[in-house]
Amino acid sequence: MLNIAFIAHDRKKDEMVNFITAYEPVFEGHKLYSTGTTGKRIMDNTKLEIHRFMSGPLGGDQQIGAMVAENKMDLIIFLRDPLMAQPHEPDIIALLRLCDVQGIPVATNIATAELLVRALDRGDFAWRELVHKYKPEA
Ligand SMILES: O=C(CO)COP(=O)(O)O
Repeated sequence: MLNIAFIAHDRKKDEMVNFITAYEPVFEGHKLYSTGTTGKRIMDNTKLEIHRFMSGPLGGDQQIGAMVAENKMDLIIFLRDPLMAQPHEPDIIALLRLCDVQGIPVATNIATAELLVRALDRGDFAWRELVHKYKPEA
């Protein structure tokens, strides 16, 4: 079981819901997280249970980032809006930086999201189970 996070900016939320709906069986059985509004939209449209953090502008990206910092998040689908300024841009950059620090697979557009979910379905994320198992003591 992996920890997977979904985040979508407002104009990408329909795309996110369509994506999750298409791959719902692949995400079942994993522990799912999201920012506040994204998670609500997904849960309203699927049977998936999602732990919702705060909305992005109120700190949700940072809360997911805290899990990344501890190497607890295994995959992030973050559909960003490249054409709209976000008030919490520093939080977004911080989250992506932490993903690079820990080497966490993160998709920021639907094409990469498709590739990663297919990899997940194929078992290509088994190495993340090992990370959880052999995490050194802090
Ligand atoms: O702003 C976001 C990510 O940066 C998303 O937050 P919401 O899911 O609450 O809309």
